[in-house]
Amino acid sequence: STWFSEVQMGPPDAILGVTEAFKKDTNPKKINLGAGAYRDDNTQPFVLPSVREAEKRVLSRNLDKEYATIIGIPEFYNKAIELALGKGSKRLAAKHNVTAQSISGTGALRIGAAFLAKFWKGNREIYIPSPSWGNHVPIFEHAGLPVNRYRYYDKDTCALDFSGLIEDLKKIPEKSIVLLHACAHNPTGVDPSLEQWREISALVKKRNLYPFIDMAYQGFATGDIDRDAQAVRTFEADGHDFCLAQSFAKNMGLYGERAGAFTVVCSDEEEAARVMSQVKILIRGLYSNPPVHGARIAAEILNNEDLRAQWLKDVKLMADRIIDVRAQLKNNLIKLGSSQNWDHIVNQIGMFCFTGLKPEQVQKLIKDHSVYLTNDGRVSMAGVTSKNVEYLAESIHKVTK
Ligand SMILES: Cc1ncc(COP(=O)(O)O)c(CN[C@](O)(C(=O)O)[C@@H](O)C(=O)O)c1O
Repeated sequence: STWFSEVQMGPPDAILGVTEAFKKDTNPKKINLGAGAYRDDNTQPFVLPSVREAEKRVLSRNLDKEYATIIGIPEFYNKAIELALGKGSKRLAAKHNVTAQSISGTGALRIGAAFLAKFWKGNREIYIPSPSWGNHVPIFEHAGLPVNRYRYYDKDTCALDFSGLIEDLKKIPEKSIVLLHACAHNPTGVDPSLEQWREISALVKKRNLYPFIDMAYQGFATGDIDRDAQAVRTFEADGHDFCLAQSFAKNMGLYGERAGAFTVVCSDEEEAARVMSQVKILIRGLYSNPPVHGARIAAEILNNEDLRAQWLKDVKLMADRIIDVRAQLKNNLIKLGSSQNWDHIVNQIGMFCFTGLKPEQVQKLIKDHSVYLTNDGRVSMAGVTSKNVEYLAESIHKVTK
């Protein structure tokens, strides 16, 4: 036997494996609705004009390639947290935040998982929505935090199971950690209303639960940066201490540049100093320090009014295309005489549509129609265009009528 003869063959990633299968398909009509990466109306990746211009300006400065600090580039991470909490944030003004650049959103979640696994003195479990982003489970379990669920989605209505969510939040043991998606919930595309967020925040406070907010789509849901940050800002206004993971993969299209930020909002500046010291020790042992290029581009945008204005236009353009193609898909299904109710396609928000398709219907879409999506019926709406929406509607109609 060899050193690793016991190592089992693991399954392909439920999300990224879809794209691998899509690439092997030779059908010219194939459609990739798997990974949550934006595509323009010609199914091409989209580098935002604001990002291209920012990159030009960064390169023109002939910067060196020295290490960043353990917590990254200040011009980036200071602006990242300000984008989330807003310029008027009292906790920012009081310096209660510990903010570090991270290796995109996944990295922010992983630093948070490592920190909580080491220092959390409450109930050592994190409760995540059912369903949630597939990668949330390994991120927290690899750090040694057991993962549990709270109800979130109502399969019958394809909408929020608000009463189930509230009931579960009332049952979760005190001092547990609760993971919340700030906007554009993945995979369901279903978000609480502002009123419902207020109720959730009050109950989390009353039940002495600890929020870990994951904001991977700020600006990408409604096209409005501030509107998409409402949940986070409600939690701040209600006085919670909490963790926040931010990703700039989608809203700046910096997927492969891995630009993100991790924040702990602490009780006071003194606690923040102690927490920061421990976060730095964890980062140093995980990957030492983050990549500089993506953060320099994001910093250029966030620190220059003209680029920031262009970026807000770019992110709104992406959000609007998704919202438009949602309506096109629904209308095409209606035109085909579908007997199903497809309202949820337009009521859901952000990158994803949770179609309600069953695994056997998904498998038919893949095998018979070369339409690729994850087995849970999640469709990345970014893969839908004005050119393929009719074929997609026909394919969905055929497997659902
Ligand atoms: C809720 C949520 N949180 C964090 C991330 C992390 O993203 P990143 O590390 O790239 O900043 C994603 C990305 N999820 C996907 O869009 C998706 O679900 O397809 C995809 O990028 C992925 O990695 O799975 C996400 O959907």
